[in-house]
Amino acid sequence: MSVIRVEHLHLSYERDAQRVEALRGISFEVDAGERVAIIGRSGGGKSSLMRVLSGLLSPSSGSVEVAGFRMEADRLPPRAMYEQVGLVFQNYGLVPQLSALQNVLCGRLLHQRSAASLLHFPGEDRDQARALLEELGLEERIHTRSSRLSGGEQQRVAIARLLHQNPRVMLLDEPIASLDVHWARQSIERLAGGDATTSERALVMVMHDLNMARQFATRVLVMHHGRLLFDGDPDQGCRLLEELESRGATDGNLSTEVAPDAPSAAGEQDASSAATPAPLPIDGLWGKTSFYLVLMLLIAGLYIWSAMGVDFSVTRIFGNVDHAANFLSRMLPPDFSVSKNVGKSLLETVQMALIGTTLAAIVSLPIATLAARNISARPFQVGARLILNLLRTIPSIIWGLFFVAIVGLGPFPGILALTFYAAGYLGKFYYEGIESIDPRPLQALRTVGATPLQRFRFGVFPQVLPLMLGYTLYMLEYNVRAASILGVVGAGGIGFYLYTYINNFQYDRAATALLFLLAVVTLLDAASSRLRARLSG
Ligand SMILES: Nc1ncnc2c1ncn2[C@@H]1O[C@H](COP(=O)(O)OP(=O)(O)OP(=O)(O)O)[C@@H](O)[C@H]1O
Repeated sequence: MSVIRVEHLHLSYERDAQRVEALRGISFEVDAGERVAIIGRSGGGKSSLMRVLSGLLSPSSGSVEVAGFRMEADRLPPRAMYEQVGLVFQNYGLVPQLSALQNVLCGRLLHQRSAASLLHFPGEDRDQARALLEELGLEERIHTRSSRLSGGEQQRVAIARLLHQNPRVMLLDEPIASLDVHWARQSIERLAGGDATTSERALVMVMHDLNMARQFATRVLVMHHGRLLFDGDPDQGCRLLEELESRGATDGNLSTEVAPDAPSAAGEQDASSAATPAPLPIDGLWGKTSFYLVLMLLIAGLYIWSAMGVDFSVTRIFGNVDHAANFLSRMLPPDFSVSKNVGKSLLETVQMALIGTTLAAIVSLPIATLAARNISARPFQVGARLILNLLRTIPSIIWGLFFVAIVGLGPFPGILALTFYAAGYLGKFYYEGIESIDPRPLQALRTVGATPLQRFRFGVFPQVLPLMLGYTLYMLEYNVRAASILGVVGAGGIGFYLYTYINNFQYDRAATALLFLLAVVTLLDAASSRLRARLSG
């Protein structure tokens, strides 16, 4: 019984405004119990085929059916398909910040429907995942972060995740490339589920090592330049590829061997040549001295124009050094008699910054999630970015005035002001962090049938958490300074004293307030850089 049916499959990519034909009229079927190796030279279309079979890419044309699910153009398959179909990625697709065990547990996300499963996995699942890791020789690495595992260990974790998922059709993109012969054999035998003649599982494996293909496959497909050249006996297929490699084959000398259902190559471009980018209009200028000279003159002109526009004058600074000395001398020595008042208000400033920053983090996280291009839909992105821009555009002091008008004087309006102002910045930092994460673990989570919320919890959040904590600590430090200004409009904190002392020309007292502030900012800076180092280590 066929579990995979592919007919006249074509797939093309858009690259640099050009079309790259990666698959050109592929047709084949795979029955339950078969172990099929896909072999071929680099760029032949093997990974592209796996992506279509696993539903990560939809076919440009042709028909593809896997485990009874039909792949539709421009539509992702239903999550339920991943009860039947699973994939081990060429790059493993592990979440680097999760342990080996957590990565394996992700294999059964499709079956975890409760909200509690976002926090912890059921005990039975944990036992099963642990047993799989032990079987694959990883008992010592169960709780090790996957980013700290060797390539071969990561590959075995990815295999254990697929085994935990336990689908009927297993798609494996170079599943044993980093394994020694012992673990390669163990893994393939375990994946196949015992005797190849009795197992109902179908294995489709991309393989570069022809010895492995001969050893483990019951059938071989040879792909070349997006076409299926051969489908049959492993030894014969491997010999054909060896011959191609020794000849340094081209499309021309292979045209007679093209599978009968492959469309004519006439009018089609070779995938590699089609992808050559068009030259930019300035390409010919790079490297020419005159070009760099003109560029530098233009940049210098831009700076001169800007400096003239803002009345920038170095002589005005150095010509009035005595004024600066006079100003500073009025601050010295600082008047520490005000330490008690200043210390109390400084504590209030820190409390305001702590609560304001925490609230800002809570408010901005969902907005940032909606704003991130890689995980959110376009209309949400536009709306969320607009909100964050608005929050950032209004200076903290205006937010302070606004909330003093609503809730009266004191630190409370200051906290609200910091929350709104900092949410605008944190939201931007967070969504930029989310956009910079590795997309491959998210794709892997898609192929275990994870919901968008599960993908966020297990794929996005662990990756972005160290960055987010770093930004939040930076914002806390910044907010201590911002909170010191809010006192000017009666919104609490040390700013009240700072403003009063300066207004009364009591610069020595203002100097005490500034020294206290400096001490707190320095302490926060030291603490946050230690924490950041621990998180990223
Ligand atoms: N995302 C993409 N965008 C544009 N072109 C792509 C993309 N992915 C693959 N291609 C192109 O499609 C063709 C087939 O690539 P594919 O990765 O499927 O080959 P492969 O046989 O798996 O190669 P390898 O053995 O090196 O992994 C190549 O020309 C490649 O450059």
